[in-house]
Amino acid sequence: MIATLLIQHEKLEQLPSGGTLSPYGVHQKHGQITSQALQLLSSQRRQFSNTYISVKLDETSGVAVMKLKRPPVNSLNMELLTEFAINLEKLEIDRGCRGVILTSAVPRIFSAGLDITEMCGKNADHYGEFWRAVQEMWLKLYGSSMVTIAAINGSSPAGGCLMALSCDYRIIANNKKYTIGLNETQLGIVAPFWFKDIITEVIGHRAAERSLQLGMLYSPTDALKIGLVDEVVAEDKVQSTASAVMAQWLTLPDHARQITKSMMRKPSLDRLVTHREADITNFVSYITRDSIQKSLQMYMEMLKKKGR
Ligand SMILES: CCCCC/C=C\C/C=C\C=C\CC(=O)SCCNC(=O)CCNC(=O)[C@H](O)C(C)(C)COP(=O)(O)OP(=O)(O)OC[C@H]1O[C@@H](n2cnc3c(N)ncnc32)[C@H](O)[C@@H]1OP(=O)(O)O
Repeated sequence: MIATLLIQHEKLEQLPSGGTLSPYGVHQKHGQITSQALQLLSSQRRQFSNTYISVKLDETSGVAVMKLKRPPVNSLNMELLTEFAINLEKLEIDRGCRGVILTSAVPRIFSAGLDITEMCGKNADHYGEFWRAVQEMWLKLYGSSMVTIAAINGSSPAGGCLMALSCDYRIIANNKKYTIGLNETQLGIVAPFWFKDIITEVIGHRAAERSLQLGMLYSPTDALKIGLVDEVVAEDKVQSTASAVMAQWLTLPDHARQITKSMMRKPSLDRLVTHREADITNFVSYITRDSIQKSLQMYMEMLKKKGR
């Protein structure tokens, strides 16, 4: 028992931020074994935090709450994406964790999507690396065998919406100011094929086509109407509803649910895995076009003006 706890704890040791997904040994900390064991036995919660992500795992329920914490808008830069993939992988291999609630620590914002500054004025190598990190985040989240619930406590455009769409269930706060959707065309860019695939899977072909062409951002109630989210609840009920839904999902045997999830999601995952390098090459050649760089710069200027 103690040995198992130790291994789990060491799996969950905080990694330096910005690292890569590397195996972390279970034999590193012999000297601390006794105190760690005692600490673990007296506590049902484990927490770890990186620069832009915090995780709290409740060992009794087997549910982790993962929070994005990159003010002002949780835009997804390379470091956040990498931390996200590492933390999710850590939970994935932790036998004590069966479900993850994804939410934001930043008031009024779930995530503003990809950090546009990562896609502007940099070189091709940077864009390639950045896109690989975006793919990795998505492969880990969409491909997770755990139950994943998005507790959307703020606006969630573009890549933020993709994150939510990749979860098993979406609960959004009932606030007209919050919007959610894949608005890429409004930036003058095209949503990649796997963004398109996932929104089509969730809301159906007709709604996805309209939504993507117009780059639509929906209020919570409109998002519910088209099936982009599963539930709209009062702002102060988002987390408790997410916990209640999670508890329901966790009543099912993991094995049956996981194989079913994998059956449903495998074709889309395989499509990206098979075309991963081509997708990176495509992204780099697309994003380095002068016209695209100009569109993104203009969009950033518009955002900055609006903020003043
Ligand atoms: C044919 C082949 C095709 C291949 C195609 C392959 C790939 C295509 C590629 C890309 C796909 C991209 C997906 C994306 O995710 S792009 C990002 C889209 N995101 C958005 O449009 C959101 C923009 N932001 C907002 O709408 C608002 O900021 C928001 C509603 C989130 C919050 O509003 P609020 O009023 O609270 O805050 P602001 O004042 O607007 O912002 C504060 C601060 O943050 C900066 N900022 C906002 N969003 C981003 C962002 N996504 N990236 C970087 N920075 C962002 C904003 O500029 C302000 O900065 P400052 O003025 O304080 O310096």
